[in-house]
Amino acid sequence: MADDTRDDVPASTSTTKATLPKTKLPKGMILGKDGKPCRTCNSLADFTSQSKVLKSTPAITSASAMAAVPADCPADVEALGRSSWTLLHSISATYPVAPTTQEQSDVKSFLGLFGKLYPCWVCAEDFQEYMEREKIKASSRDEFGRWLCGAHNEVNRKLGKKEFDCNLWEERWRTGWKDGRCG
Ligand SMILES: Cc1cc2nc3c(=O)[nH]c(=O)nc-3n(C[C@H](O)[C@H](O)[C@H](O)COP(=O)(O)OP(=O)(O)OC[C@H]3O[C@@H](n4cnc5c(N)ncnc54)[C@H](O)[C@@H]3O)c2cc1C
Repeated sequence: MADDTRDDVPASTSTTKATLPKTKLPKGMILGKDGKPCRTCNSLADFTSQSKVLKSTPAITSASAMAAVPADCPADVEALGRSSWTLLHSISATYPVAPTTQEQSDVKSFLGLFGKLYPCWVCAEDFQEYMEREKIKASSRDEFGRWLCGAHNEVNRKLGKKEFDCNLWEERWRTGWKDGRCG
């Protein structure tokens, strides 16, 4: 039977980076709440270099680790993020222009649960904190689309990425670019 844990890494009951096992880990490596390597919290490159540190015979080279995650492998933090943002922005793109009170409540409940269940726990904690600070705005499609764009930009900033111009959120996620390249 497939095991969802890895035996090559010591388990720990810790939940924070500060109290992780003593094994020498690559800088920035994030473990899961069970103290084992968290694939959905790290890039594939980091995840596989973790196994290099812990196993002297890595199953994958660093060059292949740098490549995109093959489509039929479990998602790393980046593949998971891209798919998740696609889902979230697509929800905003199909969100009603004038939502009912129930629809507004539904989208807030969805994001509340999404934030709790997101498979990268450090991402989830930061996203929950963001939603505490910046309450979800969803009284119209545009308002929700812009709120989500702001939430995504918060992560972009954290990761040192370029901020996205939120005036363009609808072209990116609903109508397609004005130059017609999206058909
Ligand atoms: C809720 C959440 C929290 C996350 N937290 C972390 C984290 O803490 N650490 C971590 O390493 N990764 C995190 N991620 C993943 C991270 O945001 C990226 O998805 C991942 O790094 C891949 O980035 P990317 O450059 O391929 O593009 P992505 O950031 O995934 O963006 C996909 C596409 O969305 C468009 N886009 C970019 N910014 C915006 C915006 N502001 N509004 C609208 N469209 C936009 C662009 O066209 C881009 O190509 C998180 C993902 C989610 C969904």
